[in-house]
Amino acid sequence: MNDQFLQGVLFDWNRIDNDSYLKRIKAFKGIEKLVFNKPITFFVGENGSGKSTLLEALAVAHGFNPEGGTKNYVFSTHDTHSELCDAIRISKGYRKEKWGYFLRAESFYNVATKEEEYADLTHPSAKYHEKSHGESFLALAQNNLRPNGLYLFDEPEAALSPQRQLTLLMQIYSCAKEGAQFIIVTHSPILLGIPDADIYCFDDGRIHLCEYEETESYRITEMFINNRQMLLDKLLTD
Ligand SMILES: Nc1ncnc2c1ncn2[C@@H]1O[C@H](COP(=O)(O)OP(=O)(O)OP(=O)(O)O)[C@@H](O)[C@H]1O
Repeated sequence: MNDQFLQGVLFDWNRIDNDSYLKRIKAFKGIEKLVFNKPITFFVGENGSGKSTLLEALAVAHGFNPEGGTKNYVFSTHDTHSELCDAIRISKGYRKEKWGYFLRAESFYNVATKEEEYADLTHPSAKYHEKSHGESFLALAQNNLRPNGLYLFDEPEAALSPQRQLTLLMQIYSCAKEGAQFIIVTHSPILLGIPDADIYCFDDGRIHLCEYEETESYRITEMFINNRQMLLDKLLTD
């Protein structure tokens, strides 16, 4: 039985103009629905394949600020979110999340600034700007991870060392065991290794489920580490 907060998404492409760039994203061609069955779902695929566009649309359609944060974050420094949020319908489950966070690597600075502005005596600021990029990013993720929460993360690995990616992996895993749901865009072969997640790949002109070992992140990392010299010889010599 599917007991996720966000169980799936239906697309109505009639609501999108024919000349919109959204209609040129190959992975979206003809897609009518996508199901989220597991507590952890990953979106993987080549740069520009549409992962962040879909994650952002899910976030906005669910009531999050397009630039990230909790549902209480209402600000806009750069209003560029796509109209995909108007063309999707989210299927919600019988459970309602107790908390949620939309985390994006690309607008982290603005969210950290807002967090300071929103702070008060009962909610003191975590002062993310006074930490390193990776420290603050992990702290922000950790401070917002709670059981029964809904989390949409866009490339959370961007600032993290491999060691801290492992820390995040453990925390995502244990939070998911306590009723949370995660949808995560990632290129990290470490995060993708979380057991029992669904991995949606946006390559080959469609969004389809794939195995961990089939992802480019895994295959290219494995190939590079195991055949480094041979690959470098090939890549670096004409
Ligand atoms: N405002 C926009 N106008 C036109 N095209 C856009 C706009 N925003 C995004 N795109 C295009 O939509 C496509 C999908 O972008 P998206 O950011 O979703 O890719 P992605 O899979 O998340 O890539 P990455 O792994 O690099 O983050 C890209 O080709 C991008 O150039």
